[in-house]
Amino acid sequence: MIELEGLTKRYGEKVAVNNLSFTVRPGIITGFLGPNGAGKSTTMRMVLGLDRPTSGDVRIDGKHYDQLKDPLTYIGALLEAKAWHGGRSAYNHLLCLAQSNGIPASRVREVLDTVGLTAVARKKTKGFSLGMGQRLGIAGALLGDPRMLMFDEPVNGLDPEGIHWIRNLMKTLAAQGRTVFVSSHLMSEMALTADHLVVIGQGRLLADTSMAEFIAENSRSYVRIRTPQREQLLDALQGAGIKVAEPGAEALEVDGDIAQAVGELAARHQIVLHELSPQRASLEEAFMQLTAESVEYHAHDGQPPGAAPGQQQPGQPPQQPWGSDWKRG
Ligand SMILES: Nc1ncnc2c1ncn2[C@@H]1O[C@H](COP(=O)(O)OP(=O)(O)OP(=O)(O)O)[C@@H](O)[C@H]1O
Repeated sequence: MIELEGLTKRYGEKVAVNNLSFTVRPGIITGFLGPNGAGKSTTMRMVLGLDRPTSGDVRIDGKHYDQLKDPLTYIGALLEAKAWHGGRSAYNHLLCLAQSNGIPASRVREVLDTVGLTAVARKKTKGFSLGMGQRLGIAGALLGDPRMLMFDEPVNGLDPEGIHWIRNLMKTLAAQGRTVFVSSHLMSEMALTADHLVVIGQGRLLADTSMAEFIAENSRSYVRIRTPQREQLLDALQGAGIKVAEPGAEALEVDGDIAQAVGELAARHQIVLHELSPQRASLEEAFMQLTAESVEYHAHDGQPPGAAPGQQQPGQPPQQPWGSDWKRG
């Protein structure tokens, strides 16, 4: 287990991590989610003893990182891609790591094989692509066959095949009973990978919940309806005891997976429908609402210089602010 208790890190005036307490458990993938600058990397660095907490504590199986004997056999980490000497081959990079950590040299070939780098093992790493670099970083994390693994944004910059491979690798590692702690700023990525979710914003804990609970609470299903006979449909729906929301002048929304019932009701009342579409609120939207207050870097409004907000330029469609989703809630 990785246990954080009241973990805080300040850089001068800046509080990067603010009184974080949570536990990362074995046998599952714990997703560590937060917008850019939320404090994920700083937290991970403190787990590894690379940054000293201003206050609070973080322990790995009850010990501080520097108290672990042969730490790579306890916890393996991918923090920064390409954190190695570019003049060395992938094999030599891993061999140095193995030799300085009491790990048998035979393990180097095994991990190169696991990450699919055997064919380029003797090539200098400075020519490696981002994806190859991530794979080499992961090979380093796996070298000590550790029970805990920590990956900071491992899918960043990877192609779909690489993303698929990392997801499956993390699932396999968790299924072997290992502790897998992975950060991301993308809810959609976490929804596909994580069993448990820890969400932070501006260094503070915003949620510590199972993925299943988060999905159940936040992925509301509803039906969107458009009709030229709005008042008649409102009466019919209310008469049938169906609550209606009116999010705008155009559309109506009713809660639940009841498109069929609404269609039949409209047909009975001879009401014309222009749209009857089942919808599901996205998890990304739920995440953005949860973190809206703590997003550090808002997009600007996207107005051309000199244009007043909402002002339409001649011959141009109306302007939509870019960052509006992020500011909602
Ligand atoms: N060495 C440092 N000195 C000063 N400020 C720092 C330092 N390291 C991080 N910070 C600040 O602490 C905050 C948290 O940064 P951190 O890199 O941990 O966030 P993050 O969640 O990993 O973000 P991202 O997803 O963008 O990588 C940011 O505001 C960052 O600018």
